[in-house]
Amino acid sequence: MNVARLNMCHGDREWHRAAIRAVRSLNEEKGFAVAVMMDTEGSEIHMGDLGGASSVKAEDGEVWTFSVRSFELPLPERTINVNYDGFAEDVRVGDELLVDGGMARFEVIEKIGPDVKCRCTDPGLLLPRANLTFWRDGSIVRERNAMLPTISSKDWLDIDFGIAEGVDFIAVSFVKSAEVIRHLKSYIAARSRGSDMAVIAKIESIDSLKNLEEIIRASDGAMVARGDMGAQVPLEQVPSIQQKIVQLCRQLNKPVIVASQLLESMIEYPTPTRAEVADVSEAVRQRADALMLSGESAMGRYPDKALSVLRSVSLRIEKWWREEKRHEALELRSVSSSFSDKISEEICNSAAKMANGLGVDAVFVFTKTGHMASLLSRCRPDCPVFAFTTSTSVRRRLNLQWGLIPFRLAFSDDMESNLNRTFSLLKARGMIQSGDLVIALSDMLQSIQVMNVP
Ligand SMILES: Nc1ncnc2c1ncn2[C@@H]1O[C@H](COP(=O)(O)OP(=O)(O)OP(=O)(O)O)[C@@H](O)[C@H]1O
Ligand SMILES: CC(=O)C(=O)O
Ligand SMILES: [K+]
Ligand SMILES: [Mg+2]
Repeated sequence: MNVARLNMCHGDREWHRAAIRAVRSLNEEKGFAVAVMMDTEGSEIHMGDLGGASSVKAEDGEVWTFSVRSFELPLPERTINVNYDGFAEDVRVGDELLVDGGMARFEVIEKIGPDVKCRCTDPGLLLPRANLTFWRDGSIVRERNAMLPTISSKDWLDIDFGIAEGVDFIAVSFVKSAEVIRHLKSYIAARSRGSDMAVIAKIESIDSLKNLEEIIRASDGAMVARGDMGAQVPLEQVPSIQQKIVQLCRQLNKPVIVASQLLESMIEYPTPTRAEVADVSEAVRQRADALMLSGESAMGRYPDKALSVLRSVSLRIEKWWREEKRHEALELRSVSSSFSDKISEEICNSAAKMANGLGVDAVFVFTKTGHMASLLSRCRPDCPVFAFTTSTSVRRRLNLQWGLIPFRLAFSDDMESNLNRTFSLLKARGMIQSGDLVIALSDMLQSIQVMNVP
């Protein structure tokens, strides 16, 4: 794994702190650079935690009560707590209530003060803190809840906690506009002097699709959050939206994560369905930077198996892609805002082309800020890319990007000595060998060299 995501919808602060520290100490112990991503809860409407039950079954025709009241434990039978105060006011009799985008379905039959009585029309399993949406005349209702802030007061406290713990990424749920991303970025800059936490926009609502390009430009990356997105737009639109976001992110040089239900059946079973393998392959073929598990690793029975399936399917499809020499002809537009950036960009474009044309064994990139490594990753060259940077936090963030194998190294302006050190480092790890043909790039010298490993 490259990144550990903490979903702030679940668990308390102590639990998350322990998870962050466990990742950090494994990094120290084993020399990994696994990054930590905090994923905000956001102000979406969801159910309570079912009074400790791991799930409850709703049967066809049963009448359940959805309420904003807080109940004493144990919860009364067939009662669900809802986190959004305006719930009873916003819904109308006749509305359809979808749990987790359709895992179960109810119809609103009566409102009694804060209690909303609903009849189950599509039976299913209700999971703790499952997402709720309500629909009227075939479209999703977003009355006052559309006015809820993207970053809630609880999210701000979580973000402060994330800054204090030094997480690498903050993923913002239900982003509606670029403004909220800019706001968070300036907050982080003011709060965490010198640190460079990256902000990822989660694309999972109709509003985020309306302002897509502006949001991605303002962010340091994006996530195709298919779980909630599939509850907001008709499911058959999700694949084309995914492709569009993945391509746009690559054009804008922002890392992109494809998330949710990639291997959903592995929550219960030790092997994936064939359809899931095809879905993973499609995301790899689209050349997304990262694939993300959720329930499979958070509470599934086979978390490590799910991860190795993700890995072996990805490696296989990439190998096939290389063997067939299928370099897709995606015309990349320039992303540089200054002339010196433009030089780096041209160097990376040429280096990737040379790497494929010459069939080199690896590209080495020496980069202080990580920018040159990201420009090279954007070209998706057909060989491993070893990225060397002077800072551990840059190294961890580069771990999210396509094809990069990042290392931390205190390097100098003397390329000869940098190269010799990295050759011995990688030879010792069996990652390269004498005679390999490599290309080396540096953002300090703005150079490009081709050579054989001595
Ligand atoms: N820390 C945790 N402990 C126990 N169960 C968890 C934890 N995190 C997630 N889960 C469970 O994993 C499943 C997936 O979680 P959930 O649906 O909230 O995540 P998601 O769709 O990936 O993200 P989001 O909530 O940001 O939309 C759910 O059944 C949830 O209850
Ligand atoms: C990951 C996430 O938030 C989703 O798929 O909804
Ligand atoms: K979340
Ligand atoms: Mg979501």
